Amino acid sequence: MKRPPFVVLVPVKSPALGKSRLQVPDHLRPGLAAAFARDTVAAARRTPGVAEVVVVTADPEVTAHARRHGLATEPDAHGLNGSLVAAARSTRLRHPDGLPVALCADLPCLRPADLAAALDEGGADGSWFVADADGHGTTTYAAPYDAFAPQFGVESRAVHLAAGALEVTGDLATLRRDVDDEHALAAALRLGVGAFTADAVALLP
Ligand SMILES: Nc1nc2c(ncn2[C@@H]2O[C@H](COP(=O)(O)OP(=O)(O)OP(=O)(O)O)[C@@H](O)[C@H]2O)c(=O)[nH]1
Ligand SMILES: C[C@H](OP(=O)(O)O)C(=O)O
Repeated sequence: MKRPPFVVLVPVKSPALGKSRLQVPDHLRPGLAAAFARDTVAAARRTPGVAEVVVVTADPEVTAHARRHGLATEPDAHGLNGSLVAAARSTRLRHPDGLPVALCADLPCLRPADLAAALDEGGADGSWFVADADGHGTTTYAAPYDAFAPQFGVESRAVHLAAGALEVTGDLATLRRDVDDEHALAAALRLGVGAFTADAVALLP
């Protein structure tokens, strides 16, 4: 089946504010949050079928870093879901035949093969999502531009299901393993994290 170019939108909360539930020394948390995002973006960029990765953020340093590395960026003026919708609208101008895919930035063990498998299974015909490893949240949401309405937040798996999105099944372990706390970080380390996260974790006591 012919696939559209996938446009991956990665929302990145300011690392100074993000990953607040992760119990690590305060001065090391921003570095870990930034490393998770960099590993997530690096894996998405290497994924077959991904035409562009766009970082959606309000943080000037994240924006500058992303641009230095050749990534498109979109501002965050409307919070997580609203900014993703706005970013999809802008992206549509560059990729009118594309499919926007929102991908959380806290997937430090993401492997391109898992994202590619999800894109393959989800396809381009309707909205779909991938639940997180705990089964309550969502790591990935996609829909055609006119239907693109991510609802990340509390119990987002149930919310996406109730909205009629298809749940992509399959193991997809590295795409589901978001890292909110230290237990999740340990699980991600067992799966194998990317180089940025490995370096940041090496600084932990
Ligand atoms: N652009 C943008 N991204 C956000 C915002 N809130 C969360 N995110 C991103 O959305 C994804 C999922 O968010 P969470 O898992 O709650 O991450 P978090 O907000 O850093 O973590 P906590 O501080 O523990 O809630 C991560 O990629 C975050 O960076 C926001 O207001 N704007
Ligand atoms: C954004 C949210 O992530 P959590 O904070 O639950 O990991 C979700 O899963 O929709």
